[in-house]
Amino acid sequence: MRMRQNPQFDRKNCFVPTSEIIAVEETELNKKQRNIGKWQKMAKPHAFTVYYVKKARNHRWRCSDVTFWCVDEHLCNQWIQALKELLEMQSKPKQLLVYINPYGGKRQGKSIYEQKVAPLFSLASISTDVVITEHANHAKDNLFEVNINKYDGVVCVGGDGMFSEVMHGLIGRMQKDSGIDQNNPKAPLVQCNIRIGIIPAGSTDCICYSTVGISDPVTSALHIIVGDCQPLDVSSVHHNNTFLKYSVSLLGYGFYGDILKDSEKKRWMGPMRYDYSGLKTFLSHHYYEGTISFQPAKHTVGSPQDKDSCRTGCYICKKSEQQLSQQYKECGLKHEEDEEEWKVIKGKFLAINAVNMSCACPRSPKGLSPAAHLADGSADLILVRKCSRFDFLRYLVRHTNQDDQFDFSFVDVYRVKSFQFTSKLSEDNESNVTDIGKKRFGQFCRDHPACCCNIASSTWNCDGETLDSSAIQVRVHCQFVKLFARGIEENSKDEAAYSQSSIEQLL
Ligand SMILES: Nc1ncnc2c1ncn2[C@@H]1O[C@H](COP(=O)(O)OP(=O)(O)OP(=O)(O)O)[C@@H](O)[C@H]1O
Ligand SMILES: CCCCCCCCCCCCC/C=C/[C@@H](O)[C@H](CO)NC(=O)CCCCC
Ligand SMILES: [Ca+2]
Repeated sequence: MRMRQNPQFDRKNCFVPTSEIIAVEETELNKKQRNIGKWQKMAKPHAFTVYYVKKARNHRWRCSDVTFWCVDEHLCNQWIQALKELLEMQSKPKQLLVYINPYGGKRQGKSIYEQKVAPLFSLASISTDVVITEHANHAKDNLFEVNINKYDGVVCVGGDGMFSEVMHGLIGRMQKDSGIDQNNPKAPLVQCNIRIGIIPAGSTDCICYSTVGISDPVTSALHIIVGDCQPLDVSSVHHNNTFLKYSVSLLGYGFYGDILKDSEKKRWMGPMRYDYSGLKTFLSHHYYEGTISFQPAKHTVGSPQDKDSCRTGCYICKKSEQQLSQQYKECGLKHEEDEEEWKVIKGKFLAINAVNMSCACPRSPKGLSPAAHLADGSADLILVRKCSRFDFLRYLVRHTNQDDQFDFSFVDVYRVKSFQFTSKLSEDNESNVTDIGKKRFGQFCRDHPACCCNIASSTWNCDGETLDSSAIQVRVHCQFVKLFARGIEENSKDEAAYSQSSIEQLL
């Protein structure tokens, strides 16, 4: 058996982990091909082509191929058969349900899918049912109706909002089928084992970037094809006994809530709306008063100020999950989380951000909390207190360079497993103190965005969607959903070359 490599692959040997093979196909040789180099000496050559993942710079993946030639037809067929059986044994998806948001990001979802993703799915013999959404919540509602057991995964083509829709559909469906009431904040939720794939075509694409390392449709399609699996923590958000939403990336009050609220009116601007509303919100410099109470995440050995970040096969995520299941086994349902220590902080905040992952995105490649973990059962709670505009700008700029964004006297960060927030306004209302003047003042400042005073309340930004209540209770659910991803690889190029299970070994 001889090997002819793709011309772009100039190394002598080609090592490919079998888990990263996309497809194996018999190759029809045309006359021209038969006359290339050594192969022309073969009487009647037979060949097969292996399509595999080629790792490029910055976590980008591409599809490459290598063709194997031989004179013996039987041997050639044996190889094809053996490799196909090997592929069958892996947990690669065969049937996918795809939702495309044609209006996300730069409105290119449909063409991205048709031109870059569908041909790869077809090469990998994946069958798809494709739904192009016609309105918001189309995907979510549809997930309550479809025969979900038919699929090995659900793919969303769009941004973080589209992912959120699909996740809500899947989690909601699981709870409905199991008779679990999502409105009960303490309900033992049923995990969702069907994997979700994200083809990035949105404005921020933070979930894709933070779980894959790049926002690139071909790379994400290949992670789906090879059947990667990355668990993700999910926060449930309640207002008293009413379920509001789930969150996997950012729950932000103040700065990011105000950006979102303003930017929703400017959807026609596409991804630029965030720059416009970001500048406007920065200039308005509003701060908000309230009380935040939280339970520190004692089960995890990591800290938000660690130098190392969460990477593929993360030790901290594994250890934290083990620790939590151990705790659960020991205490079972009797485990009363409410009795554990709550820390209470009152203050004036420019921003309150709770992140379940780093929230890295093209705008901020290290994210809001660079050492946050994808699957450790905790969120990083970042409190940015009232400070000068200049200091807040210094804080924001550090999201884009190597300096530590938590190294400011006005910024505190905690790793938590649950938290609650009440704005001063709702606290006052609850204690029946009506301060009409304050409410009017709030209104006045909303109308004059250039003034830097406190207004009554902001809005929560929950993965890019606004929440209706400012008073919320949040609980992190460890590894609650699964993605077709593997986390960010340490050094993807080198790892590919030294895998134990490689075609080279087979040969
Ligand atoms: N056909 C549709 N028409 C209008 N809205 C839709 C449609 N399909 C989905 N949506 C809604 O559009 C919202 C935003 O979509 P999406 O997340 O794909 O793009 P984005 O907001 O530009 O990106 P990002 O969330 O990354 O900032 C989603 O919350 C989804 O509910
Ligand atoms: C002077 C330069 C300063 C630059 C500072 C840049 C800091 C950028 C941090 C970006 C953090 C994104 C967090 C992710 C939030 C998503 O769940 C959400 C939905 O897609 N996107 C936004 O809310 C959109 C949020 C848009 C923020 C601009
Ligand atoms: Ca986490």
